[in-house]
Order: sequence, then C-alpha cells, then structure tokens
Amino acid sequence: MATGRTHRPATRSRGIPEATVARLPLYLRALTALSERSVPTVSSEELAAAAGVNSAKLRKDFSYLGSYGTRGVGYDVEYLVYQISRELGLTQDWPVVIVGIGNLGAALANYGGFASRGFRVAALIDADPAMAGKPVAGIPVQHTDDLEKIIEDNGVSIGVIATPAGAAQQVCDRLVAAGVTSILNFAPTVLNVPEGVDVRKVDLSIELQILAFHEQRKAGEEAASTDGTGPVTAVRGESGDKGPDGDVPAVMPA
Ligand SMILES: NC(=O)c1ccc[n+]([C@@H]2O[C@H](COP(=O)([O-])OP(=O)(O)OC[C@H]3O[C@@H](n4cnc5c(N)ncnc54)[C@H](O)[C@@H]3O)[C@@H](O)[C@H]2O)c1
Repeated sequence: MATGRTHRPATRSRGIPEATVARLPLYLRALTALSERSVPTVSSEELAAAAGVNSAKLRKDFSYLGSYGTRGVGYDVEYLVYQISRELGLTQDWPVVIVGIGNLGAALANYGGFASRGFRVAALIDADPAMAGKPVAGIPVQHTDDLEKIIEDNGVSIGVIATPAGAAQQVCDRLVAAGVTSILNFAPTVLNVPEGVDVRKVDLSIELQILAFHEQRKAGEEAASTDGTGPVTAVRGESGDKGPDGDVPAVMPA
C-alpha cells in the first residue's frame, strides 16, 4: 500500500527495477547469515528459500547485478555480499538522525542493527526541552532548535521521523530544507516531499491488519470445511509469491 510519495522512477538509473532493489536487502540478510557460517557458495534455490523469494525471480534479480553464478557450483557468497552491499550503497558510512526520542525513537536509537549495516546514528533530536542533554543509547539528545545545524555539521542525508503524526510534516519540511534527501517515516501520516526526496514508511499496525485479514479468512475457510460448505484453499505463506512486485519487505514506499 503506497501511503505517501516517492519521486523515483520504477527503474533506477542503472536499470535495476525498484522491486529488485526492495529484495536486495532480503538476499543480503540471508547471505550474511551464510557468510557468518563460513559457507563459501550457495545455489539459487537454497538462497531463494533462505530469503523467502522465488528462485527464478532471484536469478533475474541477480542478472541485473551482472551476477549469474556458476553452473553446478552456485554463487560465491562473499562476492555476492560485496556486490549487493555496493549496489545498496552500504560500503560507505551513512550518518542518520532520529527525530522524536520517545518510546519508539529511543528503541530505534538502542537498536544495534543499524550500525552493523553501515547506518551510524549521528544525532538524536527532540522538541522536549527537558530531554536536551540526556543520553539515550549513549548519545545526548539535542533540541529541535538546532536541527539545521546538526544536519549540516554531521553531513546527514537520511532522517528518521518518530514524532507524533501531527508534528511529522513540519519535521519533514525542516529536515528537507536542511539537506536531508531520504526519510524513514514511522509516524502514521502521509508526508509530502519535493522532487528528489525519497520517503519510506513503516507501519506495523498495517502489517497486523493484513495478518488479521488472513486470520479471518483462515477461520472462515476452516468453518466452511468442517460444515462441508466449501473447499479449503491454501492461504499464501510468507515465502509465497506476492504478486507482480514480488517479495518485498514490510517497509513501504511512502
Ligand atoms: N510505524 C510503526 O510501526 C509505529 C510503531 C509505534 C509507534 N509509531 C508512531 O511513532 C511515533 C512515536 O511514537 P512513540 O510511542 O515513541 O511516542 P512518544 O510520545 O513516546 O514520543 C514522541 C516524541 O516525539 C517528540 N516530539 C513531539 N513533537 C516533536 C517535534 N515537533 N520535533 C521533535 N520531536 C517531537 C516528543 O517530545 C516525544 O519525545 C508516533 O507517531 C506513533 O504513532 C509507529
């Protein structure tokens, strides 16, 4: 469900479709796990299963990277980790700011997974003067008055918004005016951004609503099968084909 706007074309500059880009982190996660177990090569079927993606789609995705694997051997795990990391821009350090250091912002600041993937939390910003100077995850919270200077001083291009919905657009406008060109929005609202700014939206409650829909359908099918009024049809699992755009993660284009 697209709930905001992104101004990127469906195909990126080097001819890699957005749906492929959205699957690259899934491959990378699976490959990193293999690399940690010192597995040297992997077949497309094994990797597809580990990433929860259809193997034909995986081979097509890797062809955009110029990676075709070796017949009978598969793909070189380390080289693919490097290739995908490079394609995603993860071979460089990305300073990130988090705005809104409440329950969610603090949890995000404390999450170690960003740093290990090249996203360094450069600053934490909140509008509450009582929070200024207080450390969260070892980083002192700074006041929103200094937002523009913080962005400039840290060369930040990625901002995370974890404020209440009512404040999110104004925070977004200030981030963009200060030079931020990519925003990860957790606030339940649609953000309007100018051309050239990417917004991704994460909404766990929408994911839960989709699961609730499937639960309701499963319960209906079970009732129909026990009273003999209808056939039992399979409910799509996590690794199933999710349509033309494919197996995309829970984060949505805004
Ligand atoms: N996307 C998801 O899955 C998901 C999950 C949980 C919460 N949320 C959303 O994340 C947001 C934060 O939730 P929370 O539970 O952490 O709320 P919270 O009330 O604990 O924290 C919000 C923080 O934002 C700060 N703030 C308010 N206005 C601000 C502004 N203009 N600039 C900077 N900081 C400002 C507040 O001082 C507070 O510290 C909410 O919009 C909530 O709906 C989203």
